[in-house]
Amino acid sequence: MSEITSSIPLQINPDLQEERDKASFNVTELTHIIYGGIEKTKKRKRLEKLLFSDPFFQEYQNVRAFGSRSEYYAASVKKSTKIFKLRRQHKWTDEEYETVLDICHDDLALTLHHTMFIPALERLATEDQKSKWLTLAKQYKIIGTYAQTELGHGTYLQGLETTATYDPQTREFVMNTPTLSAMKWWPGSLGKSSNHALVLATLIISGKKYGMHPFLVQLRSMDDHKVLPGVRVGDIGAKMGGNSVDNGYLILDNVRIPRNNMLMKNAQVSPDGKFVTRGPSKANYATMMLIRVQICTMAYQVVSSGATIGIRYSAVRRQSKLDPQDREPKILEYQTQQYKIFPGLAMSYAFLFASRSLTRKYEEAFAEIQRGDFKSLPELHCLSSGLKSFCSEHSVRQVEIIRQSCGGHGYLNAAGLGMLVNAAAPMITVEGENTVMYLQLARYILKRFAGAMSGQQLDGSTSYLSMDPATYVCPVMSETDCRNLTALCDIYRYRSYMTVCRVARQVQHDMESDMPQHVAINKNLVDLVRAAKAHSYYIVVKDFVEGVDALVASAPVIKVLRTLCCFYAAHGIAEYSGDFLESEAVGLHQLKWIKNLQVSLLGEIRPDAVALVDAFDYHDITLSSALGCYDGNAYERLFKSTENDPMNKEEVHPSYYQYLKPFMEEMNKSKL
Ligand SMILES: CCCCCCCCCCCCCC(=O)SCCNC(=O)CCNC(=O)[C@H](O)C(C)(C)COP(=O)(O)OP(=O)(O)OC[C@H]1O[C@@H](n2cnc3c(N)ncnc32)[C@H](O)[C@@H]1OP(=O)(O)O
Ligand SMILES: Cc1cc2nc3c(=O)[nH]c(=O)nc-3n(C[C@H](O)[C@H](O)[C@H](O)COP(=O)(O)OP(=O)(O)OC[C@H]3O[C@@H](n4cnc5c(N)ncnc54)[C@H](O)[C@@H]3O)c2cc1C
Repeated sequence: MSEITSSIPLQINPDLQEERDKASFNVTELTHIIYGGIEKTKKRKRLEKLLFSDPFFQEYQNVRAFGSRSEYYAASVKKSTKIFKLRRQHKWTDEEYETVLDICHDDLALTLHHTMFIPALERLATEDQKSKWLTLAKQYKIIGTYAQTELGHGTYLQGLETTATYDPQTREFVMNTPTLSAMKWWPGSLGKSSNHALVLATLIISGKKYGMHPFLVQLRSMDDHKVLPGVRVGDIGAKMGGNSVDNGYLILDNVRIPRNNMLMKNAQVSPDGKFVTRGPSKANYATMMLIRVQICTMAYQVVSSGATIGIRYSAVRRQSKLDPQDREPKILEYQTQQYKIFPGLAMSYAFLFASRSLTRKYEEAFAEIQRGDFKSLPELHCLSSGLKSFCSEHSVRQVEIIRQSCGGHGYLNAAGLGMLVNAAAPMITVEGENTVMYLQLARYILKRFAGAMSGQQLDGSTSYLSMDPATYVCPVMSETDCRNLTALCDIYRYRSYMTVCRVARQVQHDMESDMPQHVAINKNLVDLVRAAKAHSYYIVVKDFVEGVDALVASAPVIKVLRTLCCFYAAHGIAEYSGDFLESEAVGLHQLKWIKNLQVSLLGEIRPDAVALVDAFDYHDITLSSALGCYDGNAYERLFKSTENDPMNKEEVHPSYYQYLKPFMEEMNKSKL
C-alpha cells in the first residue's frame, strides 16, 4: 500500500504505446492535413507552448473544477485579459488569435466581445463608425456584447419588444425596455463584464415601426465600471455549463444615445428622421450567420475531443474477460465499445471536412456580399442553418454516448466529458434553436423543390432536387459495392430527395384541400424537419467523400480516411434504416450488406483508433481530462486530481464538528 503515490509516471502507458506502434499511417502527416499544413501546425505548437508555459493555465483547470462560480468567473476574466495582452504583445494576426482560442477550448468570460461584438461591428457599422468603435473594441478600450435575445423572445426576432425611438429634436434614440418580457436576457459577458452592448431593438420613427436594428449603448462608466443611470444589468444565474461566462439581463429605462450610435451600414436614419435602407431586409442578421458557421467547427472540436478521451481511455482500461485463458482485455477490444466510440471518431472527420467546406462557402459569399452582391445569401442562410443544427445535435449526442462508454470514471469531472457535454449543449440552442433552424432550411428546400418541379435548373446544395427519381437504381448491387463511397453518397442523396418530395407533396395536398397555409405547414412540421435532417446528412456525407477524394496525401492516410468515411456513411444508413427503407433508397438486401459492412469496419478501424485521435493533436491542458491524457496514465491522474479537491484539504471536515459529531453524541446517548 505504501507504494501508492499520486505521482505521474514519466513513461507512456505501455498499453497506449502498443496502440501507437501499430498505426498503419503517419500521424504527423494527418495532423498537418487537419490543421492545414506543416507551417500552421508548427505555429499552433509554438502558440501552445507560449500559453501553457505560464503556470496560470494549469491553475485555471483547478479553479474550473473546484472553484465557486464567482472564482471561476474571476479566473476566466483573468484568462481573457491575459490572452488579450499576449495578443498585443506578440502582435498576433486574427488567424493566430483564433488558433489561441481553439487551443483554450473553453468559454472565456469575455468571449462575446471577440465572437460577436467585434464581428457585428465589422458587419453592421459604416466605415466611419468602424474607424471609431471597431478600433476601440479591437484595442479593448471598450468591452462589448451582443444583446438581442429577450426574456420573452429569442427565436422570433419580429417579436422583440425593446424599442429605439428616434427623437429628431435632440437627434437621439431613446432606448427603452417597455415590459418584463422585453428585458434582454441571455447575452454572454453582459452581466458583469461588458461596458457596452450592441442592443438589437425595434426602430420607431414618428410612431412607425421599421424592424430590428443594432444600437450601441454604453452600460457602465469607463472610470469605475459602475452602471450608468437608466441602466439595470446583472447576471442571470448559474447554468448547466459554461459558468465562466456572465450571461446577463439588461433593462433600459429611456436611455438616450446619439443618432450615430445606430449602426447604419444596412439602414440609416437621417438627422431629420428619414429612414433609408440598403441591401436585403435580413442584412442585419449577418452576425448570426457567421456564428452558425463557426458552431459547425465547434461541433468538430467537441466531438473530436470526446473521441480522443474515449479512445485513449478505452485503450488503457482493462475489464472482464474475453478469452478465459488470457488477461483482462482492453475495453477497446469489445465490439460494443467500438460501436459506442467509433461513430464519434468518424463523425469528427466528417465534421472536419463539412465545416471546412461550409467555411469556404461562407468566405466566398461574404466577399460577394461585401461587394454588394447578395445573391448567395439565401443559399448560405439555409446551408448554415441546417449544418449548424445537424453538427451540434449529433456532436452533443455522441459525446454523451462516449461519456457513458467510460463507465463510472466518465461521470467524474476529472474525466472532462461531463463538462464537455454541458459546455457544448447550448450549441443546440444558441444562434437559432435547432428545430427552428431546420425549419428555415426546410422552407428553402420546399421552394427549391417547387422550382425544380416547374422546370427550373437548380444550382448549389439543392441542385439534386431536379433529378428524375425514376432513373434511380440503388447503386449497391453486391456486398463489395457497399465500400463504394460514391454509391453510399448517392443513397443519401436519393433518400433526401424522397423525404423532401414526400413532405412537399403532402403540404401541397393539404393546401389544395383548402387548409390555410399555416395549418398545412404546422400539420407537417415533423416531416419538414425530417427532410431538413435528411438533406443535411447528405451534405455532410458528400463533403466528407469529396474532401477525402480531393486529398493529396500518402496512400495509408487516404486508406484510413476512406475507411472512416465508409463507416460514417454505413453507420448512418444502419441507424436510420427505417428512413432509408421507406424512401426505397435501399432494399432489404442492401441494408443487410451495409449493416454487415458497418460491423466489419469496426475491426478495420480498431488498430488505428488511437493514432486517429492522436492526429487531432490536442494538448493535455486543452483536453483537461485525466482519462484522455496523452501518456495514458489515467489512474495516476485520477488519483492526482483528488489532491486539489478542497474536500480533501482537512483530514476532518468542519461539517463533522458542526453536525456529525453532535449527532453521533446524541445517538450514542439515546436509549432507543
Ligand atoms: C466547448 C464548446 C463550446 C460551445 C459553446 C457554445 C456557446 C457559444 C456562444 C454563442 C453565443 C450565442 C449568441 C446568440 O445566441 S445571439 C442570438 C441568436 N439568435 C438567433 O439566432 C435568433 C434566431 N431567429 C432568427 O434568426 C429569425 O427570427 C428566423 C430565421 C427564425 C426567422 O426570421 P424572420 O422572422 O425575420 O423571418 P421569416 O421566417 O419571416 O423569414 C423571412 C425570410 O428571411 C430569410 N432569412 C432569415 N434569416 C436569414 C438570414 N440570416 N440570412 C438571410 N436570410 C434570412 C428566410 O429564409 C426567409 O426568406 P424567404 O423564404 O422569405 O425568401
Ligand atoms: C448559453 C447561451 C448563450 C446565449 N448567448 C446569447 C447572446 O450572447 N446573445 C443573445 O442575444 N442571445 C443569447 N442566447 C439566447 C439564444 O440565442 C436563444 O436562447 C435561442 O435563439 C433560442 O431562442 P429561445 O430561447 O427563445 O427558444 P424558444 O424559441 O423559446 O424555443 C423553445 C421551443 O419552442 C420551439 N419553437 C419556437 N419557435 C418555433 C417555431 N417557429 N416552429 C417550431 N418550433 C418552435 C423550439 O423548437 C423549442 O423547442 C444564449 C442562449 C444560451 C443558452
